[in-house]
Amino acid sequence: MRTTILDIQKMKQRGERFAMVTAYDYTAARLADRAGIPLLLVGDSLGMVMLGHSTTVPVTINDMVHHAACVVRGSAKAMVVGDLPFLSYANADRAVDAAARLMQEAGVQAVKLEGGAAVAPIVRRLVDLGIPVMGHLGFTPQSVHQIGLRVQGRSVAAARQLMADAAALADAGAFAVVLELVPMSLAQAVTARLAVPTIGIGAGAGCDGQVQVWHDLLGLYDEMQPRHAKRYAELGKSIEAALRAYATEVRDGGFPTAANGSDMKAEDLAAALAATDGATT
Ligand SMILES: Nc1nc(=O)c2c([nH]1)NC[C@@H]1CN(c3ccc(C(=O)N[C@@H](CCC(=O)O)C(=O)O)cc3)CN21
Ligand SMILES: CC(C)C(=O)C(=O)O
Ligand SMILES: [Mg+2]
Repeated sequence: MRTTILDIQKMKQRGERFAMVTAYDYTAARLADRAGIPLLLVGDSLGMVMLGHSTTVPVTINDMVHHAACVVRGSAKAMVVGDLPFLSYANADRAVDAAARLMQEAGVQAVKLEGGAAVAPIVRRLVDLGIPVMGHLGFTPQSVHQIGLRVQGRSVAAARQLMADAAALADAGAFAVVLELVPMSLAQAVTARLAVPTIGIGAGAGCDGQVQVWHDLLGLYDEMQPRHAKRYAELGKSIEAALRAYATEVRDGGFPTAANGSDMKAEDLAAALAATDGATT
């Protein structure tokens, strides 16, 4: 049985912190599931770390369905949440179509969308149809061209707005809310006042859970080292060293060896060669 929205609600009530990590493919999902991570996010950050775009704006619902299906196939215990990409929830009907694809074609258990009170009616519509919805406030990367890349909600007005947005999402039925690049004390205050769990990224330890991008945690993304991330491994360096060793051994003749292949009987090869070498070509 996968993690349910009830499970994470209980974790909030008991004060148990929980981890979420992004995953974009089958092998990664298997590793995260085996590590006991209860929540996997097929983030539209895949546009940057998997597809090489400079923002999440170009990501399509087809991209999301393709990757989400792989993550669902690779996991058994985690709840898989899929991001609704930019403009796929521009109105409620589009949101239903996009969520339907993620839930029915890819098999995710929940969707996430960015925005506050303005998207609450869309959240309500999805929730009324039986779709678990996660909110996402603070720095909302799909609006990067509008808001820039920075901590959100520092002013009195912006902090009030964030509180109101979080409440609007919870009232609309969102089962959890991501707080991205929100001042730590504000994130803590929102977490204390909100009935549903908050999941922080760059929002401090006062949130109920934390979410991080796979590549940032594992040292696989060298285009930026976001302040909100901690590297638990340097896989990029390990991979590069392994690939160098492989190429060196191929050049030197150290790889492959007899152990890496199978062979046939010498007499059978001789018979085959006698036939072909003897034939006039
Ligand atoms: N690899 C990766 N990690 C992420 O966390 C991430 C993505 N990609 N793509 C989608 C969004 C974009 N995100 C980002 C991208 C950049 C910064 C950044 O440049 N942060 C500044 C600090 C900004 C501030 O504190 O005001 C930094 O210096 O790290 C933050 C979040 C978060 N998400
Ligand atoms: C950074 C997280 C919250 C996200 O939305 C993503 O990976 O797309
Ligand atoms: Mg996202």
